[in-house]
Amino acid sequence: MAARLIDGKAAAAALRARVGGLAAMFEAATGRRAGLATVLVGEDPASSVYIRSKRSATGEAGMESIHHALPADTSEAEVLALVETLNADPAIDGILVQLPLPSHIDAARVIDTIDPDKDVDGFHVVNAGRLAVGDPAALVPCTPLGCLHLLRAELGKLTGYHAVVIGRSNIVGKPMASLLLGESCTVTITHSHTRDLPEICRSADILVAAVGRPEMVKTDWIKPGATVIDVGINRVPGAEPGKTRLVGDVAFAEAAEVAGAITPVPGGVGPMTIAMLLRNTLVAAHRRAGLPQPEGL
Ligand SMILES: Nc1nc(=O)c2c([nH]1)NC[C@@H]1CN(c3ccc(C(=O)N[C@@H](CCC(=O)O)C(=O)O)cc3)C=[N+]21
Repeated sequence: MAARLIDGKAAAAALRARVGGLAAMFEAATGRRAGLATVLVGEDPASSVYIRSKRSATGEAGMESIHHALPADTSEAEVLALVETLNADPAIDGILVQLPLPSHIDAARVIDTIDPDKDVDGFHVVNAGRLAVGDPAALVPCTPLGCLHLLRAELGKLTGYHAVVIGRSNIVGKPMASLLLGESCTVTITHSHTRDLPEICRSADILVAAVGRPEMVKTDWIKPGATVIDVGINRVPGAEPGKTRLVGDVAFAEAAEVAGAITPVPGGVGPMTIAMLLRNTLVAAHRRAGLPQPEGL
């Protein structure tokens, strides 16, 4: 392997420690802890695991974690009513409604009911708009924010690099492209209808893969020395029957022969997503308390 390994787990631990220190200062200044409310509808096993790790990270960082577990048959109106209650609760700084929601609930409607200034996922249209116009009031989606953090740590200033984003979701691809544009990269967004995808990827100094297709990005898609960020979290059949393993959207071993630096899966972007959720919650708490945003977040 020629590429440097970008250690997202270590970067996430460092960020969480910094958030923890600042959360203690927030508590000293305000007499209360920053609070994150999580809402889970139904019992999807993957969602339950993610919520558990988000909640324990929140507690470890010295913030309050308030969880609402609702049965799978909860009506949309009931979820909306809960969100309204959390919006009005002064002890709640951040609201996270775990996705996906059951199909009888309109996720966009739920997200757009969240107070934009408590929308620590950054999924509300108001935050998408703020990000698109470069308004610093934006709460930015955690996964692309985590990717940007890793890229800055690896490359320093990103000005002038050609960044190719594979995937155009509202949660990762589009906000990732906005962030990279904000860093003065030249940005290409690609997707399932893009022609000559391997060739376009090969022109990338920065390649961000967020398509959800296991090991789609191959060696010959990568410019020698490029920085590769793998957002994919795909569960595929493992070596032993009945077992699964986690792979990214990048064929890691072969890509690492060519790339300059690359994130692994697991241990890359995933842990950064959770660290950024804590970061966003603390930022939201400072704004709501009328305190200046702490340095170094
Ligand atoms: N409202 C909402 N906000 C989210 O941010 C959100 C969501 N819904 N629904 C589900 C996805 C998924 N997601 C992950 C977070 C951390 C890891 C993570 O830490 N992954 C570890 C490994 C985890 C494992 O072993 O399964 C890693 O990559 O190293 C992965 C995925 C947040 N999501």
